[in-house]
Formats: sequence, C-alpha cells, structure tokens
Amino acid sequence: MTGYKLLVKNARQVVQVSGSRESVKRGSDMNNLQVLEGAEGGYSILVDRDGIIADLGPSREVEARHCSDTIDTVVDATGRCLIPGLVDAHTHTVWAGDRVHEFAMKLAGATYMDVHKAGGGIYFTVEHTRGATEDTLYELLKERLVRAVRAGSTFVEVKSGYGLDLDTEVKMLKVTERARQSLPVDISCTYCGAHAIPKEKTSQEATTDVVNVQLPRIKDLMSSKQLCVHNIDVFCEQGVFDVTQSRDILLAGKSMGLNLNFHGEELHRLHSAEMGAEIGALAISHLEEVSEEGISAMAKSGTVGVLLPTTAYNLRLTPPPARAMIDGGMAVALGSDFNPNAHCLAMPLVMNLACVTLRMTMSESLVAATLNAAHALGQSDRHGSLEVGKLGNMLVLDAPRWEHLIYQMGSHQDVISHVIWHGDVVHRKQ
Ligand SMILES: N=CN[C@@H](CCC(=O)O)C(=O)O
Ligand SMILES: [Zn+2]
Repeated sequence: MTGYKLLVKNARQVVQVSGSRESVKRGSDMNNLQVLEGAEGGYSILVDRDGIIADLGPSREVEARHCSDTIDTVVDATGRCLIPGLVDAHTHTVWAGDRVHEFAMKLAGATYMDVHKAGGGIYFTVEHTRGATEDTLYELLKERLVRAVRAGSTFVEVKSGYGLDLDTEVKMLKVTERARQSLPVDISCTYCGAHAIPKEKTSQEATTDVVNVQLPRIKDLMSSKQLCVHNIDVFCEQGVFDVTQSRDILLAGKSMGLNLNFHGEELHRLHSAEMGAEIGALAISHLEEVSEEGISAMAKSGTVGVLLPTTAYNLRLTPPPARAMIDGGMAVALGSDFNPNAHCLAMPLVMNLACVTLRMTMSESLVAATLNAAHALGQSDRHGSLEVGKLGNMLVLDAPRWEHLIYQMGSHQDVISHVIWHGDVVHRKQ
C-alpha cells in the first residue's frame, strides 16, 4: 500500500499540453496540444507526497491501479477541465511606490521614455524601493504573488532591478529568496541590476559596477547559499545599456552559470536579438521592434521570445510580430510584465491579449504560458505540462472546455475553481 497526497478525479478534459516530455514547442508545433477527452468516467491525476505527478489517465484505469492505496485528498473534477499551472515568464514584482499618476500622464500622451527621462518611471520606483525595508518589500511581494496564484500562476519569474546599487539589489534578491523558501508558488529569480543607468553614473560606469562589483558579490552570496539566482537580465535599449554593454554584462553572468534572459528590441531596433542569439541567450523579452534577421537568428539558436502583450497595450506600441516569430519557427512564451508601468498579474488576461492583439491562437497562447514559459526559465523538466514525473501544479477549470479561461475575458476568478501547487490546493474559488 502506497500513500499519495492528492487525486483529482473524473475530469472531462485534461490538457496535458505535451505528453512526450519535450522541453519546448517551436513554430507550428505550438498548435499541437496533447488533450485527453472522451473517456467514459473522465480522467484522473494522482500526485505523490513529494508533490510529483505519479499517475494520470482514464479514471477507471487510474483507480484500478491504486485501489488499495491511501490518498490524503480527493478533488472531484466531474464536468471540469484540468490544465497545467500557468507560468509567468517575466515579472518585476519586488518594489515599493506605485505609479498610478504616470498612468494618467501616459493616457494623456506622454511616452514611456518621456516619463523616464524626466526622472519618473524606473527612477521613481528606485527611490521608493531604496527607502523600503526588507520586511515591507516582502509583504508587498507576498501580496502580489498571492494575486498571481489566484489568477492561476504556479511558477513566476521575479526580477530585481529597482535598486541599481549593490545594497538595494541584494536586498531585493534576499526578499525574493525569502518568498521562494516560504510561499506556495515556484519562483525563478533574476538579477536585473542593469535595468536603468543610476543617476550618479554613466552607462559605462554602471556596466563596470555591475560586472566588477555587483556580480562578484552576488556570486559570493550564491556560494554561501544566502541567495539562489537563476537568470541575468539587462535592459538593452537606446539611452539605457547599448548592445556592447549588454553583451559584456550578460557574458559576465553566463560565466557564473546564470541563464541569459534579457529585455531587447522594445522601443528601438538595436539588433540585440542577433546579439542574444549569438551568445546563447535562453530568452529575450519584448521584441516589439525585432527584425526579420533577428527572428531567424533566434529561431536558429533556439532562443525563446518572451512576449509581453500588456506593455504594448498600455503604452500603445506596435505589438511584437508574434505571427512572424511562430511562423518562422521560433518558440514563443508569455509573461505578464507586472511592474509599476503595467500593473497586471493575471496570465489569463495576458493570454487573451496575446490572442487578440498578437494574433496568436488559443493553443499557441496556452503553450506560451506553460511549457514554453517554463523552458524560457530553464525549468521545463519540472513545469509546464501534466506528465508523470513533473510537479503536480495544475488548475481545475469550472468550464466544459479549457478555452473558456481565455474566452471569458476578465472572469478568470470565476473560471478557475482550484489552483493546485505540488499537490496542495492553494486556492479555491469562493
Ligand atoms: N522595459 C523595461 N522594464 C520594464 C518596465 C519597468 C518599469 O517601467 O518600471 C518592462 O519590461 O516593461
Ligand atoms: Zn520587464
């Protein structure tokens, strides 16, 4: 007799996303969703006490295989659908000081860079984040991650980048590590010390500070297990870090074993997509201004394009060319880009925007918000699909077909009936 943590039983539809342990779906394969449906009695998923999927298939078969086992919790999903927990591949979730006043300025016509150059934008948030205690930042992060989980995310990337000095960047990374150790959500931690040029430095001085001061300190804190950082990010943009500076910072991170995952081609075409592909970037975010050559280079290198539809929506930018990317064989992922400029943690809304504004199909959008997002964070071996051996992170949807999660725009709180993380029910619809 074996003991298990959770059985989710009798679901009408199980969207595994993938059933062959592939690490990513590229190009047209993003439309090949692995879906189980049609069995009499539905489908069940069994999660072991380590939070790992132990069995999955037609309910009658799963029940027959485990009729003498003990199961701690049973969730009846009769008439409902199961999908993997959503993965948010790009967030700036640790900061103090909202920028609701800037939203009004932007609605009135100011551009993102107008606000930034006038000392607002990232600089406003840096000032407030530098002044906040670790406990305050932790409480703010916790509140935001609870919201993300309620909206279906079970794995979230979290960046630093509102310190721009060693002490505040380390403070942000420590807050992220505390959340990673204590909250019921998986976190991929990104060092983004090169998010803006600190007011007191030139871009070259800031590059040298990141490479020679901040990264070595972070490396020490990682060695002594005080921090666990997975990725390195840079805002490669005209007037911020140029392509050469970004490359130097990314390569310094790569030599420490960090995944390269950066902001590129957002407001100007600098050909950072080609640079990222050349140095083996795992992912590049934004890409509103990417060129055809950049798309080919990323398709060839396998670099994931992390698309952030909330940014183009809020800033009224031309959206990234998602169709050309997917049709060109790239792997595309999605992120909420939660930050004080784009205050959205709801991946179902991001998926809706991806379908409508980026012209992605609903299948592409689900793959982008699960398997491919997990791959962009280097963790699709554990996240992003419902398969035996992967984490028991899943959503029970109160709907006859999974597409309702995207279709019922703004109603994800009614569509998601349970959020399950490592086999524990961490959110239940009221
Ligand atoms: N573009 C750079 N970074 C963020 C915005 C950060 C901010 O405005 O605070 C982004 O991805 O959109
Ligand atoms: Zn960002």
